Amino acid sequence: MASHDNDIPGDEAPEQHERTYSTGHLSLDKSGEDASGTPADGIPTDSPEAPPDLDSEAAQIVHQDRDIAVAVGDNLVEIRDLTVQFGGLTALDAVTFDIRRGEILGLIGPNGAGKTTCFNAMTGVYKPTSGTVTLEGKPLRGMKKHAITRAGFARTFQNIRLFGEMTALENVVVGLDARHQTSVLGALVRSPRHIREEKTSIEHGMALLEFVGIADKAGELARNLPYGYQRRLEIARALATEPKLLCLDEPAAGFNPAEKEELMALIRTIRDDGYTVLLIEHDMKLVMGVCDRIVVLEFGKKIADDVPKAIRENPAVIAAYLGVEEEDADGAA
Ligand SMILES: Nc1ncnc2c1ncn2[C@@H]1O[C@H](COP(=O)(O)OP(=O)(O)OP(=O)(O)O)[C@@H](O)[C@H]1O
Repeated sequence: MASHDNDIPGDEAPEQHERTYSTGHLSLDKSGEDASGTPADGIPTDSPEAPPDLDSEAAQIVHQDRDIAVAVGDNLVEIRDLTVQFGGLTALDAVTFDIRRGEILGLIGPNGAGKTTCFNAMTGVYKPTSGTVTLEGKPLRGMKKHAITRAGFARTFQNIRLFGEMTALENVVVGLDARHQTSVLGALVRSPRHIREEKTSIEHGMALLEFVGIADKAGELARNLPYGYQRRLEIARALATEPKLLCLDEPAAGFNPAEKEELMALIRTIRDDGYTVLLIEHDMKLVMGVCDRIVVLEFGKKIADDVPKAIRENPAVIAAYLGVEEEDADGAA
């Protein structure tokens, strides 16, 4: 049996972020400067240390309409007494937690704990037996999947779901199309508005691919992309819907340690750009390293809800992970 220390690895407490507001790329105006004329990242643009502004340019295009200058820290999503039963099995048992605006919240627990069921109940895949999910105070109960996406939830899946016969760029543009205003007739006759939106979509889509680091493969068929690129493409497509909450279901599955590091950096960038992220992940090192807060499920019930350092020392969490295969806990699987 694994020791407690090995059960929940990761020596470093993750960087705790000031929840008042983090200045991400997307808070820059076109000039990339704040009102005082200082770049928002504090590094003068003429400094030799000034980073290339490719990301911020991409982010500007991607999120030109999104106002992210909002207070960070209030509740974006409230989950109250959420219960899902399958016949006699209670997969999720009166689970209550909040997702705060601008945080990365981890949802963890041993196999079968109810993590994916919780995701599915939140995103309209499953109808909860009871309980509520509200987004900015509005209940989502009874809404269909696409309506929940429109309301602001986007997700990726454990098993990648892309349009394999479409290019990477087309896969992202599909997500953007959901936001378009043109009618079918407008598209058929290629109305000026449709052409304008199409052009914007391509710019937007390219910026998103740039943002997740795969713009060089924009023209490749999704099915031909390397696995890591497919995972990033799924994230880009989810971001295309302009989500208020981005739900990532085991995004590091199948990644080697170097790819996991890169993924952690990407998730942090996404958070720093004003998104809120809900992350299901088996790899405890990744979870501990990237999350601001963690909710732990066991047998469908919430057993802990705290910052990573406290979670790592929580006796109930340690007990829940006893017996977990060491490679699973270490994230080396
Ligand atoms: N559609 C379903 N029908 C019946 N039982 C289900 C269904 N989906 C999940 N379950 C059961 O609900 C429980 C919780 O499963 P769930 O997939 O949510 O756990 P999980 O924490 O995501 O596990 P894993 O880490 O293995 O993905 C399990 O006992 C599972 O067998």
